[in-house]
Amino acid sequence: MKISVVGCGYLGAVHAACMAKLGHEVVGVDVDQEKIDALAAGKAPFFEPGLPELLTETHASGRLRFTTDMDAIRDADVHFVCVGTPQQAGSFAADLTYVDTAFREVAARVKTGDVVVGKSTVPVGTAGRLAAELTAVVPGATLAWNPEFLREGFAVKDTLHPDRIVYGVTGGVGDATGEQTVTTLDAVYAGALAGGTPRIVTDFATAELVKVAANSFLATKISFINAMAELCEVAGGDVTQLADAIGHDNRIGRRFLNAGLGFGGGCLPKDIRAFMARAEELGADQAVSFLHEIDAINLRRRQRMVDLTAEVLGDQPVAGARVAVLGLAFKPNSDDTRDSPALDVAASLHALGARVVATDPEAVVNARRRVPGLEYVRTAEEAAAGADVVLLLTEWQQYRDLDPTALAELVAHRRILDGRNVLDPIAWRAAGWTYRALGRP
Ligand SMILES: NC(=O)C1=CN([C@@H]2O[C@H](COP(=O)(O)OP(=O)(O)OC[C@H]3O[C@@H](n4cnc5c(N)ncnc54)[C@H](O)[C@@H]3O)[C@@H](O)[C@H]2O)C=CC1
Ligand SMILES: O=C(O)[C@H]1O[C@H](OP(=O)(O)OP(=O)(O)OC[C@H]2O[C@@H](n3ccc(=O)[nH]c3=O)[C@H](O)[C@@H]2O)[C@H](O)[C@@H](O)[C@@H]1O
Repeated sequence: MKISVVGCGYLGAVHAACMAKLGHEVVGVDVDQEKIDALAAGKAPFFEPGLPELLTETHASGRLRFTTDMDAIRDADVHFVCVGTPQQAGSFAADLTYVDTAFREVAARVKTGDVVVGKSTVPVGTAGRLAAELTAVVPGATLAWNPEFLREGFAVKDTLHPDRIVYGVTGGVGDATGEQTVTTLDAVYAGALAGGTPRIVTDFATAELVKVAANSFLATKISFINAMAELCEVAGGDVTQLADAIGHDNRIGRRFLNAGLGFGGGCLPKDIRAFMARAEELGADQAVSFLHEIDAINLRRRQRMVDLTAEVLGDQPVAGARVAVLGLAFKPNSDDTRDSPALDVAASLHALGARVVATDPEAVVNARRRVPGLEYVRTAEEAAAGADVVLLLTEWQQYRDLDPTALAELVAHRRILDGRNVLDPIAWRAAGWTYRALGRP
């Protein structure tokens, strides 16, 4: 099939490459010339494991190209819209400017029979509005909503082998136009569906809600365990053991029960806020009012880490203290620093006058762009040299594997704060370190 992908960021670039991998002829379009130059040269414009290899392979196949020329989508029959939906400045609501612009640009170029597929995460009700706008321009074109559930760091695997595929179609199940759209999307995803991936066909509103409900649930699970961490801290319990113990219950499950600095990134935080804003518009704010608490618990973890830093410094003031920060990305295996808890903590300590020396295997360039004032270095060892306290804030494998004895030789004071509960307290204490964590004695 001939496919276009509009918006080639963390989602769209991976989607385009994976569609080519599934055998389709794909053109990716973005307004960002730098990104397109990289992609057109077969290079990933951001860090995502497996993407460089996939780009090389699909480029060689001749089935994948990238351009800033929107007219290139005219050859395609299915058009995926993958542009950003960030949080609006000064409000919880989603900024739909990019989505609206992209859909207008696409509608001006599609033909009868084409299917336009929304993938961006949007407030419920958006798809219905966009479908009406599309058919007003091209009555024979149809819209589908196909939310995406990939995780950064596992984006290629999640796209090729998703847990489920959801189609929101006009009129929902049984509608004739909707059925045609389902046939088209089944052909698009034939490669993934052949592996037995469950596929849910539904109406627009449900498809949009599935996405934000899933992210809200994940955020809730993380904040739940972080609330337990707060209690463990005052009562002297160990939240990692608590998570293991409750996680053995299959109804609960251990995944997404890792307590620590909490959730960040370009999705979970802004998606729960946009959900609250949309629910309020719909007069249903009570239904998701618990999300305010989820957000508040999450943000408290960052402040707690700042306070804990001051606590372990003891008589030494934060201002002027040398703080080593290991990890700046919002999670390991990503270079993404959007709403990163790690970068937030580093920036707060810097604002308090600490001399923050920070490092990350992949996220330094993005971090420097957001917080230029920190001192950035290449390695954990460079960051730790002369440190009064070391903060592990993003649990990259190389930081988990650090040797406490070797690191002890470099620092001014042996104080380690484990913001992700991934180090072995016994080993660190045995090497003479003061070990502190969030929710763990
Ligand atoms: N990053 C992720 O892991 C996932 C993201 N999503 C959702 O997907 C959407 C995109 O997210 P990301 O890829 O992370 O954002 P991003 O910011 O990395 O990428 C968006 C891209 O769209 C481009 N763009 C903006 N306006 C355009 C236009 N008119 N024409 C062509 N390109 C345009 C931008 O230049 C940018 O490259 C968001 O709604 C997000 O919530 C959903 C699932 C996973
Ligand atoms: O809508 C999206 O964009 C995506 O958002 C998340 O994916 P992602 O943001 O890539 O990363 P996650 O693995 O979900 O982690 C999010 C944050 O939660 C934190 N986290 C995760 C798990 C955990 O147990 N504890 C915890 O604090 C991570 O450190 C990270 O900061 C969802 O997992 C994806 O399904 C969804 O498609």
